[in-house]
Amino acid sequence: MPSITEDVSIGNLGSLQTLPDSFTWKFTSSDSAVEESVPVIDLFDPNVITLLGDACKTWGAFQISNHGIPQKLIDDVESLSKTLFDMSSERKLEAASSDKGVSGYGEPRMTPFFEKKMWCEGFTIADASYADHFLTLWPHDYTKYCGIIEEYKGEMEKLASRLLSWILSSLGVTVEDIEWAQNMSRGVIRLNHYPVCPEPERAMGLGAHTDSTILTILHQSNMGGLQVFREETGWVTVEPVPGALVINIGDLFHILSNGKIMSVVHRARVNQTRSRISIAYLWGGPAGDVEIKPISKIVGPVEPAIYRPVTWNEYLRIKYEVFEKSFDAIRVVNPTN
Ligand SMILES: O=C(O)CCC(=O)C(=O)O
Ligand SMILES: [Fe+2]
Repeated sequence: MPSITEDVSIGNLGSLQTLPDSFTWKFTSSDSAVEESVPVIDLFDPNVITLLGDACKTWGAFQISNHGIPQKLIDDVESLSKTLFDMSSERKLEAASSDKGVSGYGEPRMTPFFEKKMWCEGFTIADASYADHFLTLWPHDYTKYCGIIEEYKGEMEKLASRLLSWILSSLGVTVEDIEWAQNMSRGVIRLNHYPVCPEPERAMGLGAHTDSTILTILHQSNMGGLQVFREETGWVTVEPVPGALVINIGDLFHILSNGKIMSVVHRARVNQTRSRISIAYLWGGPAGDVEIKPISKIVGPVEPAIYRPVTWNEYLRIKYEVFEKSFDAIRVVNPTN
């Protein structure tokens, strides 16, 4: 069979019978997942603050139960995503984002950082222009679908703020200690779809990365695929727990905490028999011209700041230049106070 190297449309990945060369990754033994699991934290637990703080320090990722998000709402966003990704490639491309950073359909934003392509298509909901795309995709049902998205954003925002307060409290500070917290920008939703793949052991759904904002609330359908990296252990699969949501700590939270909590390196693997949907809500950051730095109350003579102040736009620019080396780019060489 001739190998398919060109002309692969991400909207059609699920129909391919062979893995195109441009999608073939090289893996080594250190890529195998080990038998461990991230903590599952019940938000009703009386020790919730300590449990969250410990999970952030050791993993940078955990699952939460009793989070208060109605299951019906999660199911609605999941079925909206299924309807979208089930459409023909041509139809989906009518809703393509004009620029990688804004709303619309397309391949993962970090595609340029990897040699090989990722087995993933997605739809980003970043600004109000997503509604125009919804109108193109669903001329009759678009009001209903926009309503579901707006409700989901509202619920996610409340949950993310609660988690932020609790985790800050585990560090001995409060939201008021972040100067710009009152002007937090809205979160971004990323709907991800990983179609069935003819050779999952040689393909990658989403390459290893950290999320840039404060934290991400992730719903993965009942299909596993998410893996997180832990220095001492290696890759660990985050097995779906019914009703639980996954939390990934992002770069900005790591910087604010002066390196006390981890931003977790994670990736998504794919599957030969079932496609997978995930819904990521990436939350928390200031306006682009605001300076970000470790929280003043955390640093002092005993614990000097390990990162220099940079504007949020500058950090994002650095991240999109050097990717996984962004912390090194803002690290203070000889921290003193
Ligand atoms: O699909 C997943 O499990 C991971 C998604 C993710 O990491 C992202 O959208 O940033
Ligand atoms: Fe991510």
